Amino acid sequence: MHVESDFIRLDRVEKVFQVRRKTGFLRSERREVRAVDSISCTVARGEMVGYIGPNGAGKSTTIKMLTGILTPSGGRLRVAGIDPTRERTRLAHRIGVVFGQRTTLWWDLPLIDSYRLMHRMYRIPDARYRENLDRCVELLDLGGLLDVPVRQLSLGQRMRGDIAAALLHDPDVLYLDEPTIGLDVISKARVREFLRDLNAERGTTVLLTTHDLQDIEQVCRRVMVIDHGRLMYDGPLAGLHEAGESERTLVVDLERELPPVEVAPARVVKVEGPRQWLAFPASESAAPLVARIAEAYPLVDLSVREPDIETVIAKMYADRRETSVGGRQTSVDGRQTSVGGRETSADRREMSADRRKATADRAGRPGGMVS
Ligand SMILES: Nc1ncnc2c1ncn2[C@@H]1O[C@H](COP(=O)(O)OP(=O)(O)OP(=O)(O)O)[C@@H](O)[C@H]1O
Repeated sequence: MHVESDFIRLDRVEKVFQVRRKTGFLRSERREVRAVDSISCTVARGEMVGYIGPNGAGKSTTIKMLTGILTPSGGRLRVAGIDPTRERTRLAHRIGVVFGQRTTLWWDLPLIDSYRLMHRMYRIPDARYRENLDRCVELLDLGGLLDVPVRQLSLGQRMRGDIAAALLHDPDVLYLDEPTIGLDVISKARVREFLRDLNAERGTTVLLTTHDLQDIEQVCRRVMVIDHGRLMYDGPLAGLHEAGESERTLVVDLERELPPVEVAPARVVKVEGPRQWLAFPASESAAPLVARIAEAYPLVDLSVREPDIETVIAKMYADRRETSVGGRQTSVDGRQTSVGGRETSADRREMSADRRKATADRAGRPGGMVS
């Protein structure tokens, strides 16, 4: 039996593809692509985890192994206690999958016909099917679309239709691969809100891969970062800032135009009239800086801006590569190093609700660079 904290479990999972590359008119060479390289992690039941990384990092390959579409080349994998490779059909009743760039719906059929087919395919009891369908139709606003052929739906409508299709059989786990790709701001917001509600009401475990870091910020408390098939970071979103040694910005409005403010370790990066921008390490508390500025300068207003997470990740990759070049990088074996960190009430006031949750998680779960 699986335990709840081990709902999804990967032990040194690997996937190696053999590819042929043309090297001449009649010649080609075989090459190995290590898409997933010894990844170990667990996901607890009911967690919402973001799985992010640059193009070709190995995200989709991991998801495909978790669904049983691909067989791992090495390691051990369990989802709800099931081996996806050996019991793919049994697993299919426990999981829902949404690939943002591909639809599982029948292109020429009205949306409702796809759902009817799934009702039969998954042998969903009638009452349960009806209840799940009604709920999805209401929450995903599909009422006016059920009789429309899938090919006539907009991308956002089709995505909502796909999410409903993945949930008709009440899965315990939902994998979403780029669910908001190409959607407009309103459609994205709707999908994110739906996922939060689904998790709160049903306790569905969600694993989300995306290039849109807003998806992670608004949906997930935990994030795993993968690069070249290796797990680089596993922990709360807020910890990424520390791992990437990112900087926050203090924007101060003074009473009048003054020379650059001097409060170490912050440094002025921009001045516009009486407004000054000061960068300081994201791991530092803003409170003492604010107190010192207020004491020494005629302060009118101030705000703290969080760094852009995309930049944080890019910096983390750069740092990691430098470390690797220097020969100090150790092999990935699933061990985690805590990145720690301090926060004050002043910092917390500036955080969004999601960040607050993420930071709270940090106290209870080790998170950080996987070395
Ligand atoms: N069927 C395959 N045969 C050979 N190589 C593959 C196959 N599928 C994926 N790869 C390679 O494995 C690596 C990881 O690919 P994967 O699609 O998992 O990355 P990803 O993180 O999902 O990327 P993206 O964000 O671009 O979707 C890439 O180098 C890719 O070219």
